[in-house]
Amino acid sequence: MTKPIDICYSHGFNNEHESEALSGALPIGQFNPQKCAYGLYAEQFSSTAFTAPRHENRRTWMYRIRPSISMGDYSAIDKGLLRTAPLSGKPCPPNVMRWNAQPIADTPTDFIDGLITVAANGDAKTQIGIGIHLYSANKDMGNRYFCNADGELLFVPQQGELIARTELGLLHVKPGEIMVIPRGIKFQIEPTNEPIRGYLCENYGAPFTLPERGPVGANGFANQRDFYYPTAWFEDKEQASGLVTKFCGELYQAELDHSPFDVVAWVGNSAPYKYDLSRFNVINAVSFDHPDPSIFTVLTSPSETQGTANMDFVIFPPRWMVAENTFRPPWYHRNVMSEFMGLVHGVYDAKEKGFEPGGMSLHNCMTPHGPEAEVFEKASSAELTPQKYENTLAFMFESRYVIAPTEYALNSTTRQKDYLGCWGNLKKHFDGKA
Ligand SMILES: O=C(O)Cc1cc(O)ccc1O
Ligand SMILES: [Fe+2]
Repeated sequence: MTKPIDICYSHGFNNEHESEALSGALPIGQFNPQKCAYGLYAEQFSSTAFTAPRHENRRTWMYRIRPSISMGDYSAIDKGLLRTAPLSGKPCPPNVMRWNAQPIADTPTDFIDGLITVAANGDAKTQIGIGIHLYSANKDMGNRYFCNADGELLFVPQQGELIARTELGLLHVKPGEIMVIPRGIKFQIEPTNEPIRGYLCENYGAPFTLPERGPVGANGFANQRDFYYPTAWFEDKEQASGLVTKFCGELYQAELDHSPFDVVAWVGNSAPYKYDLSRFNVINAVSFDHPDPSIFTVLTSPSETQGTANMDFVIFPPRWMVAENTFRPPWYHRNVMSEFMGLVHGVYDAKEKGFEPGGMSLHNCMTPHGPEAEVFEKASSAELTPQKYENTLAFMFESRYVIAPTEYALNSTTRQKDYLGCWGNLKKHFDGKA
């Protein structure tokens, strides 16, 4: 494990970032000159179709010591507890479900071996839907590199700081921040000084983008300038290594005789990035009523139906609650969208007991849910002075497709058998009088 190091970032969501670790490595005014400087190879990395509209188009040009195809052939390896949609196995029940935190392994476990899939929807082969995993690791990946052809990866760290070493540079990420690694980027995850644990959303669909702001205007929510991208960093290392690739739900390994982190310069808008969730400019009701949680959307992966996301990443950060004559916690509801929730730290306002940091809950399409009984009683008679919700950070992966738990999650000892009980004491208050 290494100590955090000084890392240089460039800023701005979806900007055409450019960076060179050796001066003059980046071609000027063109992308693939007949001969690149330093004897580098040019390689285009396309994250959207060549013909995607300009505002959606994502691609990056890399200038590297060897092109990515300088590799051995793939052979299948064991995928452990990794699963991919469509899931086989038991039908998906409509029950409300909740789980305690998954303990971090006590035997030496790297990022790849520590991955556990808890839910998925859609179909990775048709690039629809998401996979939801828990990650944990207590050691670095040595000479193993990872690359996911099935989807983009959104990391939500819950415990421990990590260094992501990627083809396009280094990122240092800690709980309270998120990181996104585009589909197909080669990377390693390294705990800095303690075991790490967190949630991982594998987005099989369109790359994450920022939601529209509508009448809110030109500022607010997540601002582009707060997204941090790595700068070019490379190693010229001849060594026997393995590139582990997730493809169509299986894991394959190819032998390499060099480090794949050999990109000396790059330019483009498809690259890993990180974002500090405390930079999210929260917009909330200042008159009355509890707004829809879409006001807390950090990133969205749109589907082909406008306004109906493949996946929205929504947070419940510290904020002032000032709404008058209002039941302030989330209302009771049934939603066509399916809701998977996790907690980075603190207490979530709808569930004061039983939803623990590192835990998770699933309220699927049309499954009724809302505040537990005690929260309802308290909030119905609370004095409505301005109140600050502090030291809290919950989040939701919300998807238009039903989120099916894996067999592992359904049968896990961390699953709470009595979750429904938190609503068991909801009393009848109706007395026929206005
Ligand atoms: O179910 C939940 O706790 C998430 C949620 C929060 C909220 O403020 C409104 C709707 C909603 O689904
Ligand atoms: Fe909900």
